[in-house]
Amino acid sequence: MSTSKYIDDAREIFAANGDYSNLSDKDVYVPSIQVDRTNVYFISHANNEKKLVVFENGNTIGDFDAEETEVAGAGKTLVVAPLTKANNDAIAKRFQWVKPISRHGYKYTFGLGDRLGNASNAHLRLFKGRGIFPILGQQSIRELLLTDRTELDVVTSAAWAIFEEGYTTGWGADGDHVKEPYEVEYAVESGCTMITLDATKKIHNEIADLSDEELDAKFNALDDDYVKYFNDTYLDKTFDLGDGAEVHFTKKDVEQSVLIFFDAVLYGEFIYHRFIEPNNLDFEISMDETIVPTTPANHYFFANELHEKGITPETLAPKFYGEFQKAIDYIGDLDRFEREYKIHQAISKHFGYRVSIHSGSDKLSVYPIVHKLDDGTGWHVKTAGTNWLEAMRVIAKHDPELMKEMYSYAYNHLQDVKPFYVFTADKDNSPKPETINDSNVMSLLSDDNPRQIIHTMYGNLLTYQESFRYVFRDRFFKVLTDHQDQYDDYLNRHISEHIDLLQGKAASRDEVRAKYEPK
Ligand SMILES: O=C(O)[C@@H](O)[C@H](O)[C@H](O)C(=O)CO
Repeated sequence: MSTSKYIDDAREIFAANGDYSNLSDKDVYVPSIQVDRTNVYFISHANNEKKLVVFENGNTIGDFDAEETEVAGAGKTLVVAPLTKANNDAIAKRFQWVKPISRHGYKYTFGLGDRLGNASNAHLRLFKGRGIFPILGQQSIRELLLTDRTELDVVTSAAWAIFEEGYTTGWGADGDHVKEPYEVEYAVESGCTMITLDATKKIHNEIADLSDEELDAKFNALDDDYVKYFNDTYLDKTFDLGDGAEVHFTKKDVEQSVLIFFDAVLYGEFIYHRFIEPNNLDFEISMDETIVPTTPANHYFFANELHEKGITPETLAPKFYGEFQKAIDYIGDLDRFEREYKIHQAISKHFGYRVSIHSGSDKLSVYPIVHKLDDGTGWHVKTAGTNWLEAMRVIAKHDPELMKEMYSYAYNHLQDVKPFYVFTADKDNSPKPETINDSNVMSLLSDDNPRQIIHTMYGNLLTYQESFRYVFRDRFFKVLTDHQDQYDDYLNRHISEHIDLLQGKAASRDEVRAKYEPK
């Protein structure tokens, strides 16, 4: 597109005085238009390519890394620029809402992990006006490792979607499941405003297997001052959480909580003072991927010990009773989940933070309970894989042959991902690749077993090469690019199922499935 056309666009936008309903250049992406005094900014979609267009005073425009520049007269200069990190930094100097901010004070926040870097626009169109703060940039170190992406890729692609959609009410970026100090520092340096510290390495699950005698001996082998402090503080104590909720500590509760979790408390304290406090970040502590469920006593102990150290996280992710496996609904007794979630929520409310629900993708049977129990304390829910699966739905619809090839690879190489994820799907309960055809390929996404196989094998599928060339990746992204509207629609429908239930706009999984599931 010539720069003179963009100059005409900018002048037409300025003259339109906010009514952009009938612009002559249909490549101008209207939600991205920003007018600041006599300066005009927007994203153009000309030739199926996204470019930043800036029409600004010539003496201020120099910080953009321009592909094309034209002096437009009357002191104005036009710049056409690529959607790079440097240009995002420059546009964010004009519009600070482009960069991520803290979740602090928001009651309802939702993690929208986008493993591909092309889902955020659809997410933002859905979240506009919903009253839920989007954590648009959310990838774990594991996801980055498996997809060959960087934290900067994640934060930058989300930040460009924010500008493109004109989403001015704030968003967050979560350095998710970071375990080591260097991983925390990497996430902070990449611009994350939230750190989810995965304390798994400091949570000593093996303690849960000790006999009462072994447990007691190990606890009493601690220094006398610790034994005295913990017994004086917790032993045979009942803590009132209000609204009839309480937590009681037996001898076993005290000894297990200390020996399983206190190391993680001290680690959380170190990370907090080293990274969180100095950078004013949102702090989440996750224990959702440990082996033992987090009992109410464990949770209260962890929260109280942090409280004693003057630390209040923004959110904390217990490991709930039951199973929150990837890409499928909750597995477990919902009545028991409800009883225990109520206590976990009461503990979080008591100490001034919110409960975080990880692996929130597809847990539709749980969300009516979360909504029902919400007393204004709020929640944080994390999703990621379910967005990847909606991309695979586009592939199944528009290139069933590619879908069959990707499923066959995932099916035959499932053992490669076992070190990274816990799931029950196995090949014996999944359709054999040779039985998949154009008429049943879409069913791979509705049957739990192949769904989990396709979900967990995302990294292997995106990076697999033969003869130094990607086998699936390039074809995969071309289909998505050619059918972005379809992808956006699938994402909108699928995440709507989650947030309608969480916000009480629907009462059951069946209701949202009937309303939103693609026919
Ligand atoms: O797959 C991952 O590593 C992440 O999506 C991680 O599980 C995340 O914390 C999550 O719970 C998303 O649902």
